[in-house]
Amino acid sequence: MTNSRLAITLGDPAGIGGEVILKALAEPKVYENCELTVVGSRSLLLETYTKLNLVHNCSPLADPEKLSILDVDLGNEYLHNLNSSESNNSNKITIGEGNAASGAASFAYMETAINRALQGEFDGIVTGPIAKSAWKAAGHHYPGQTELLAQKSGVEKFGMLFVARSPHTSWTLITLLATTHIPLEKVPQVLTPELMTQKLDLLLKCLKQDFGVEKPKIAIAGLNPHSGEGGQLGSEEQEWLIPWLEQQRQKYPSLQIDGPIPPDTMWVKPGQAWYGQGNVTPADGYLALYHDQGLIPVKLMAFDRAVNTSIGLPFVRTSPDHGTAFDIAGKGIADAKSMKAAIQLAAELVSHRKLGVRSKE
Ligand SMILES: NC(=O)C1=CN([C@@H]2O[C@H](COP(=O)(O)OP(=O)(O)OC[C@H]3O[C@@H](n4cnc5c(N)ncnc54)[C@H](O)[C@@H]3O)[C@@H](O)[C@H]2O)C=CC1
Ligand SMILES: NCC(=O)COP(=O)(O)O
Repeated sequence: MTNSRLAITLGDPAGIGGEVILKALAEPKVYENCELTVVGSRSLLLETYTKLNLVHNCSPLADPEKLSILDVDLGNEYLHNLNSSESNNSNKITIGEGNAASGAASFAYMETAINRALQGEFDGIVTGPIAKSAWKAAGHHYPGQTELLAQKSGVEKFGMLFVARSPHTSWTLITLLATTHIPLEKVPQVLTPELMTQKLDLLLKCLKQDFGVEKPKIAIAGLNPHSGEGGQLGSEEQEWLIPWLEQQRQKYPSLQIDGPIPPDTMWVKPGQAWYGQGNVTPADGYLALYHDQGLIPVKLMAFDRAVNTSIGLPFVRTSPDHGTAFDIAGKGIADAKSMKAAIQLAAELVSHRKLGVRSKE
């Protein structure tokens, strides 16, 4: 592996970002061959370290004094408000409560890391979890970090992909979402043959470039129950999804493209491959049509270790699959496995992009 220069953003300072970062970085093997910079707040990391050590006897934790930390200046007005006894709650960071102050901070950490990655200072960014509602409260209107990363990078074709390596079999579940953070009622309008072509092409490129799979088997879900049951339970499959799939099979004759697979049974084979049951041949990549269709199975199998990656960007981006977990913030009980996996995957992807990846075919 080559040396990877990674930024790790702290995420929402009211959430579990600091805790999972300190837990992950307590294990040197997690960041072998990495030059790491934590982008966020030194004082918050020191506070988290002291509190978790003293109050919760929570170890092992990396000592923030020994980490490379890029302290992001949040501006005088904000600091004044943070320290002022007169400040109202929305101007104060309170552990366990996402608000305008925590949203402004996590947004500033992200902007700093993205700008520096675009300037070539980092090969990749591992992002701590943020709360979209806190960004909104701070006046930043993005559906999530993915869209901010894409906008700042000037890319229009990008995707949200989840990668999880089974601890039982070492098989890797790779799932791309065709649509992400939109209301369920908008999904049928947003899904189009053009969008699906864009997502499939991104998935194929990623499987080749990042995972060395030249001729993948792809599984694509239907939208409706039983994939529409011939039009009886929904029309999208008959109207455009089945014809679009036929076009893709003609465009990529050497690939196996299965679909539309009834969404309820699509996850049976990956489940068996994950747990090592039976002799199944799962797909190399799964394309789910909307957020929960893909993320319910991913999180059922792998909530503790799946990694969210943004594909289509000019640099690597990974993130744990979990959120800010405000309900357990500051309690010392957050599981850092997904953050560890996110750091390790980022280093691996940087290495593949710099040195090339060995083909699996
Ligand atoms: N990558 C990111 O930035 C993500 C951010 N979010 C944001 O997080 C906020 C909270 O979202 P939720 O849906 O509640 O999801 P969540 O993942 O924060 O929490 C769901 C449940 O899982 C538990 N949990 C989460 N991470 C854990 C960990 N590392 N160890 C032990 N338990 C853990 C929580 O305590 C909670 O009970 C939202 O504002 C959402 O937008 C959600 C997912 C990803
Ligand atoms: N459900 C995934 C998620 O919320 C992560 O979104 P993003 O902040 O990485 O765009």
